[in-house]
Amino acid sequence: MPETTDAPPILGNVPGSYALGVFRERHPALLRQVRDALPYTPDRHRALDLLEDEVARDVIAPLDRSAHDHALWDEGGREMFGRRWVDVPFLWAESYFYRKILHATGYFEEGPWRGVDPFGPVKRAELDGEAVDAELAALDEVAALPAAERERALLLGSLWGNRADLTFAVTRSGQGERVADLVADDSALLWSTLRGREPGTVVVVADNAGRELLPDLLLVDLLLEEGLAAEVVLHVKPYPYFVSDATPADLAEALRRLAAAPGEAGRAGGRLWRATRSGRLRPRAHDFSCAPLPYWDMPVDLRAEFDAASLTITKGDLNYRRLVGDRLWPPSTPFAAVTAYFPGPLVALRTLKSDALVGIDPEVLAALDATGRPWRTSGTHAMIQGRP
Ligand SMILES: O=P(O)(O)OC[C@@]1(O)O[C@H](CO)[C@@H](O)[C@@H]1O
Repeated sequence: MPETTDAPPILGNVPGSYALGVFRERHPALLRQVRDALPYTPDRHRALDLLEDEVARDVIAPLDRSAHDHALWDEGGREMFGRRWVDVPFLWAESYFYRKILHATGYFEEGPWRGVDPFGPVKRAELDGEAVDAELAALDEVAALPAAERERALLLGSLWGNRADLTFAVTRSGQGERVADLVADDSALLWSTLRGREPGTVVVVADNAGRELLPDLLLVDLLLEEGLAAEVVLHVKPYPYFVSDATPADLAEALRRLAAAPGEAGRAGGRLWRATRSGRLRPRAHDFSCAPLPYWDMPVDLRAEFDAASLTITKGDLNYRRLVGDRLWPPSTPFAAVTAYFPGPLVALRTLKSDALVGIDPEVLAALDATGRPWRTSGTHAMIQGRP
């Protein structure tokens, strides 16, 4: 755990805050979307009614006794049950909400809905869309760039891929113009860490499926092709989470989409397919990836894995929130100080979609605040932060 822990956790009960909007607007809209996405049977609709009611009454209830993991959530939720969703840590409350969606839709239960991803239809629509065709075709031009520019383009592709987050689409927020100037840019550290040693294992902790995972895979291909990594371990979520988070099934679909594409994208897809087969690209789906916990609470096996890696790259806003404990640190607190507990070199790629923020130069902060725009939460800005 970081030495300074007096930074308060982010809660949803602050009027006008981003987190409050998530509970009041995004979650009810998401429940409607889930209900309409698949031809759910009456039992599932009744379970969704109950969840909708719980959200509307704004009192957190324990997970149903029939849930296989209810004891685990009972333990973590002991101090949360009976309270308002907005009064408990945002990170815990959101994770619990997604766990409850899986319960309501029967994802873990006996019966026909077992293993059916409630967010599958929206993820599939995105992956099959024309926007993806265009993004994959653009790779032909990227491949023709000089090496340094190609590296930068693929890194930025993966970084900005994080804007394609289907939770944002639920309420059509986060569609603003992207601002090319990065709020922080430790990309030099990423390349020097990889080049400063024998190629080792790079761990990539992925975030969203589809339009984020595809450019992540292209970055992985670059690392393997250029000998910057001997192998890549790619963490995805063991089950559906936060609407568009990538699961093993989404990874398989993304690899199929890439491998079937024409041109450079298809060639990269073929290489990644073979790398998966030979074990140089190793998918992982650890339970901790869906835990409502900061990374400083990681279990020993993950700690050992990150410790042995030549570099860990985390993707996305939620992983960033977990890295900094989803707390309101003074924004100038160095990223290296807050993440000192993390075993091994670390780089976080993230578009800003929540209030968690560290490592910002005070002048940059003042200039951004002076714009009067919601730059911290609208996905218009991005950052690369790391520590050796
Ligand atoms: O990790 P991602 O996909 O970049 O972002 C997920 C995310 O935008 O969704 C939440 C809203 O439900 C935010 O609080 C959160 O950080």
